[in-house]
Amino acid sequence: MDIFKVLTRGASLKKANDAAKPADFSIANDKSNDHTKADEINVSKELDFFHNKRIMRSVENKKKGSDREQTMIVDDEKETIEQTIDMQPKIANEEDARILRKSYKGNISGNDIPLPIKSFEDLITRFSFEKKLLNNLIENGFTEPTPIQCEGIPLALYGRDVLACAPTGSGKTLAFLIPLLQQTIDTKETQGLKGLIISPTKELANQIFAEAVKLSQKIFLAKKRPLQVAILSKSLGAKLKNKAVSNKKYDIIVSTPLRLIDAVRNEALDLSDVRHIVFDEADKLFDKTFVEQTDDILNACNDPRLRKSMFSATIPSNVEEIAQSIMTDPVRVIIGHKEGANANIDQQLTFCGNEEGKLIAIRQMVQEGEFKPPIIIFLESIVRAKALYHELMYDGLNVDVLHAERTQQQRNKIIESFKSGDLWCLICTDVLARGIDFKGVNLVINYDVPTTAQSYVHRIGRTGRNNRHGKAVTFYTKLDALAIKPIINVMRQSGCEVPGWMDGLSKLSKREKETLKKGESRVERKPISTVLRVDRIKRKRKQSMIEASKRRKQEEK
Ligand SMILES: Nc1ncnc2c1ncn2[C@@H]1O[C@H](COP(=O)(O)OP(=O)(O)OP(=O)(O)O)[C@@H](O)[C@H]1O
Repeated sequence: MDIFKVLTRGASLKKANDAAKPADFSIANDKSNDHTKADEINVSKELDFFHNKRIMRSVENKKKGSDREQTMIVDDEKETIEQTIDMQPKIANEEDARILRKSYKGNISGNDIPLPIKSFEDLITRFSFEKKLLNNLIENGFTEPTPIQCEGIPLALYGRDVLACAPTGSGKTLAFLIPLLQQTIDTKETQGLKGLIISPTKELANQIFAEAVKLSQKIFLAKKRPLQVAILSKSLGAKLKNKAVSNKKYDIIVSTPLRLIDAVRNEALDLSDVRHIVFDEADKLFDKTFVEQTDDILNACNDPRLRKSMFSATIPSNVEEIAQSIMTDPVRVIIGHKEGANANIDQQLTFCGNEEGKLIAIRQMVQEGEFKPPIIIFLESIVRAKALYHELMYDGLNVDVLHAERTQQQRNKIIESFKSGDLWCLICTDVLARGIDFKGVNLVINYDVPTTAQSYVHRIGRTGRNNRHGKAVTFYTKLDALAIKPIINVMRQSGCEVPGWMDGLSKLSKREKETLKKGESRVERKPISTVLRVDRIKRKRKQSMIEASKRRKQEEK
């Protein structure tokens, strides 16, 4: 497979341009489905992050940039005298770096590793960083970098390939977005696609796109052209194909693999100028579901300077092998335990005896006030997700269900209502297990035990994000004796209390490891319901009568 082909080393860092940047700006974005129109965003206020500073000079002490003196001119209408402000980077040497890395359990390996940053201001002192990008960070409340950002941003700015594994909710998105935006600004070419971000799901692609839009406001490239970010939606794909939109219009595109490949095959997009490619949820993109598509994408990006970044909360060793083989002199960044669960999540296991026991457990949680919204419940299949939805809806709970059979419009609407607090409990399949950043989810319930430790880490990672506390409860029955073992190990590794009697239970034999590796631990489960068959029929009849009455009322209106 071509994926194992080693491509040439990534792009070199260039200085930011000092082109005059007008006060007003607009960014045209082609958003997915419900946002198909190009949007104009006008921002009038600019945060004066650098007041009083006229010129900042810093000598980059690091090996790679030690011979460069960097100068950045900052507007200050009142002052006419140029001042030199000596801003020392907070991390000035290997000892500082060692102490910082120890504080966040950072394990960084590779050749010639650059120093981390300790604050976003270090980006100014060490790199010719775009002032407006920094302002956008501050304006959006990002004042201090998270550990993965401390490491990932300078690495990428030095043009290194990066393989990064950091806990769920720890800020990986900005760790790859910030340098990608900066390097797009640095690229001298005025037109053409320079950056690609690949995500396994549309929901996650939408979310990354929204972050990229926030951070790219007021940023102009050469000839006062605003930096253009787009999500490759169905409609944008069609417009590119019919040449209604130029394929040179966008600087950065966020896409799912298949949609991007379609656009390349239709000659709607040319990836030959792409200089940076980011694989978010890299282990998913390099597993058997996506690996061929990912390979096709890499083959279409044939600029020898292509820089590659891979990010995930879980990077199993087989994926790491592939990653190492396609990257050039990568730096490997591990924050905390590799593949460990986020330490802010209180993890629990609940034995439910059998399938009926799971429903009873949920109802008990409701009665005892432990069912505190917002809640996400994960199930292993669409059929089961739908069945649980009907059960809980019948119980009068504020629930909805999201899975691959729902239309994109329905999916977007459900996500919006969950984000806004209108919807309290979201039932879903693994389609929402990765990357989605719902703020303040209180509780994640694994109604069905996930089949891999990785899936478990991502699912429960929908709570406990951005240093908040969260809770995850995993239901299991006798049938889950094997699947529960890797989960017990994750729990123990992340410092959660595991009853002593589970120690023996968690040991995996060689054969069991093989079964799990092949994904053969899935079990046959009884359908979800605590209701007798005769009652179920009555209930179904009642439900269809209610729906018919609703339809009639709607028609009368
Ligand atoms: N420097 C920062 N300061 C404050 N908040 C931040 C910072 N960086 C990221 N965040 C916030 O932290 C939350 C989690 O970030 P993000 O979605 O990037 O996590 P992640 O590591 O990609 O998680 P996952 O593995 O689940 O994809 C987001 O709400 C994001 O806005």
